[in-house]
Amino acid sequence: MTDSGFSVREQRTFVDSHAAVIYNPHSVNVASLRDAFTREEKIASLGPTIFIATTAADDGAIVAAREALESNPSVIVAIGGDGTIRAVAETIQGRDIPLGIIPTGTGNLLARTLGIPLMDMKRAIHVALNGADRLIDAVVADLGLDGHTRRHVFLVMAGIGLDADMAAETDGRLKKHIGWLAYVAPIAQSVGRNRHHEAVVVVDDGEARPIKAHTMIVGNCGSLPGNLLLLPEAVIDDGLLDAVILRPKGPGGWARIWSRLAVGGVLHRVKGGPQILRAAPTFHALRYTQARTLEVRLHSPQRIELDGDSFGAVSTLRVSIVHNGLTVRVPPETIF
Ligand SMILES: Nc1ncnc2c1ncn2[C@@H]1O[C@H](COP(=O)(O)OP(=O)(O)OP(=O)(O)O)[C@@H](O)[C@H]1O
Repeated sequence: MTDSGFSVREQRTFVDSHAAVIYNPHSVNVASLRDAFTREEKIASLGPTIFIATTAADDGAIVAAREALESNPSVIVAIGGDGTIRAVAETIQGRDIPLGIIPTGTGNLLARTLGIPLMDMKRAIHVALNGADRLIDAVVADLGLDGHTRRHVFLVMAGIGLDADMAAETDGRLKKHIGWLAYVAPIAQSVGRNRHHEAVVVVDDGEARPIKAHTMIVGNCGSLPGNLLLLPEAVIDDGLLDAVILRPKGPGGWARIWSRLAVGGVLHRVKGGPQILRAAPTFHALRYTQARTLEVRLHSPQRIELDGDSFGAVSTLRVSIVHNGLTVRVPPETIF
């Protein structure tokens, strides 16, 4: 112990600890960002925040997250959309450093699920530096093509079909101007084509089952923009993956799917709603399952998306849950 009453380790932690912030210099006002962090780092008794800008390169957020880790911060804060948050989470997952999230993307599905303030950067920064730590599940995805496997981590959802078409075909510039409405045209095209993909699916290392579906999605967060509920049973820290297949035969099937997702979005918010939804009759075009691991072997390579970003084509996909695999900073009132 020293005269001040701190052990040497505690004192060093007190002096050295700081936040490292990963940000896109073109999408934030850097001066007001620095001001807001200076205020919040004092409240949190942290040293000066380190700011690391991303680049336009595909791995820009990953390179920035690695640099952030090297500074040994007490919290890493990612500013961006679900894609940026995913890349940072992939880099820091398993490192026991909390992730603060400042949502500035289009869907911000992870931030919505966690109750992190949207459209209010000051409050989100306050939560990132002075909020509570919460453990959530991460998902490891092995993407296979031509005998090669790429390993990634995601937090929201991964999909083949509708959402992969959406991620690959949405015009990024249009998205910056009109938000999630930019998804409408790619969705309409994918629905209009209504191409179904054949695959073999293995749930929790069980029996291999053939399926044919337009869309296969597996995830940890169930809500979509526009108040749609895609995965009604998804809970971000239950140690389970939630998967859905969409296999409508035509426009009537799609209409039924959209209305179920819309009704789900409404019922999810009202008392007793989830029970009503669970009791609703199931139908062939929309089927759900839960698992800890899931393997998909496609008859032909298909595009895939992870947390809204396109990851090219895959012929195999294996996903497994890492229960409590990531610590995130959330508003205290969302967990206490
Ligand atoms: N310094 C930079 N210059 C130019 N582009 C950048 C820079 N840093 C990041 N980007 C680009 O910004 C995009 C990430 O921005 P953002 O976090 O808003 O989007 P996102 O995570 O894809 O979210 P959403 O899909 O919800 O809009 C990536 O396409 C990335 O290449």
